[in-house]
Amino acid sequence: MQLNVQTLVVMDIYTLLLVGVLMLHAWTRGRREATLGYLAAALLIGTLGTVLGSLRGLGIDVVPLVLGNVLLHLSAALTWTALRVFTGRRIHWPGVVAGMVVWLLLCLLPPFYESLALRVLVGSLTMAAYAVLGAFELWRSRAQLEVDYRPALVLLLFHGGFYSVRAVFDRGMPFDTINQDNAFFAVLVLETLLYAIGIAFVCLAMVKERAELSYKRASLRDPLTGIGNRRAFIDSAEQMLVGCARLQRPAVLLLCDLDYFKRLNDSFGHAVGDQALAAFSQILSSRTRQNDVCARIGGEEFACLLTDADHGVALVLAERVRREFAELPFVAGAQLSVSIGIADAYQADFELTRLLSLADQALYAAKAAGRNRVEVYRATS
Ligand SMILES: Nc1nc2c(ncn2[C@@H]2O[C@H](COP(=O)(O)OP(=O)(O)OP(=O)(O)O)[C@@H](O)[C@H]2O)c(=O)[nH]1
Repeated sequence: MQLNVQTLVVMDIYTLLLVGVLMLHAWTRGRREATLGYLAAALLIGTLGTVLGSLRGLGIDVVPLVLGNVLLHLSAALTWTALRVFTGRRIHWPGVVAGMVVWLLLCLLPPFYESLALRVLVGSLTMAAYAVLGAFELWRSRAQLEVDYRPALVLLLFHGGFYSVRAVFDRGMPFDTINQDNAFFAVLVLETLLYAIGIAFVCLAMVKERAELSYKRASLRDPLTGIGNRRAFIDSAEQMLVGCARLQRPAVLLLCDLDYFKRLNDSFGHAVGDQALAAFSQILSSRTRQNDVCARIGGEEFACLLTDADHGVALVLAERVRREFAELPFVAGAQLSVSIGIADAYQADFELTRLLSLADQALYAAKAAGRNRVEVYRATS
């Protein structure tokens, strides 16, 4: 198979331009995710660098050799920057300009400017370094990324490896041979083309995956208190009860309802009511373990499912929460209190709807007995 260099270069320019414009579109249409913005810039600058680089042999060698390569170095640095900002790090400006500055300074030295082999060596090593730096950014943040970063990592390492091999084995293609077929140069153009498409695609996929994750999280969180909402509670509690039933582990439900909340709102305003909700959620979260499922399941109603706990443990915890909330220093004149109902999962055969109903009966009993108290469900309550 014969790969024609000129055809490949034209394909390279068109594809880079197309992918760059699509990336720009994705950046402007979405939430202006910086990763996509830097990638779009990298692709479009890479397109321009390739156009200038293709002007070899026209007697204006300074343009492809100096300017074309400077733009290609900037393009590689911006790809690294895109990955850096994706992992939450700030832009490293000295690193971004380092490749370009080194290239420009070296071009001022005649032995470098006139040596094709030296230029290929330095250019390839710089490209490889930026690709490996991009891979390094992903690798060192892998624990926090929460998205599949491995395709990008493989792509970057392959690209870095390819350019490292080129630095060692390729001695370059003289300017006056651009019209001749050159196997290594053809493979180089092809690899660069596939890398640009690949990195754009995998970065877009990573950004999309992360956005979906954050929408999903937001849909399960109560914005006022920061804890889970009713939907999150039902999802997690159902799963937890299935697990507890299978392993015969005890579980117990606390249903909490703030007392006379309408009166608090009417007397002190909605903002104070909101503060009371946030304060209660804070007490509940700080008194329970990480594995317990606590959520705001209604206006002033909270639920907390404790595992590996019986109603004795739950009673102690509920009393503590009730007391802390009642003793909370709050707006002068505002009396805060909460009523809590407790039910054991054994009594509900580990079935969530039934468990909620039993805890609700205990809560009703606490309200009926004067509020600001804890009641445990008993068959007769
Ligand atoms: N500030 C604030 N109030 C809310 C929110 N959600 C619901 N509420 C209010 O909570 C109040 C609940 O009132 P009720 O159901 O009558 O209960 P209550 O006044 O606490 O009476 P008891 O439960 O019987 O002690 C209503 O006035 C709702 O408007 C919220 O997000 N913020």
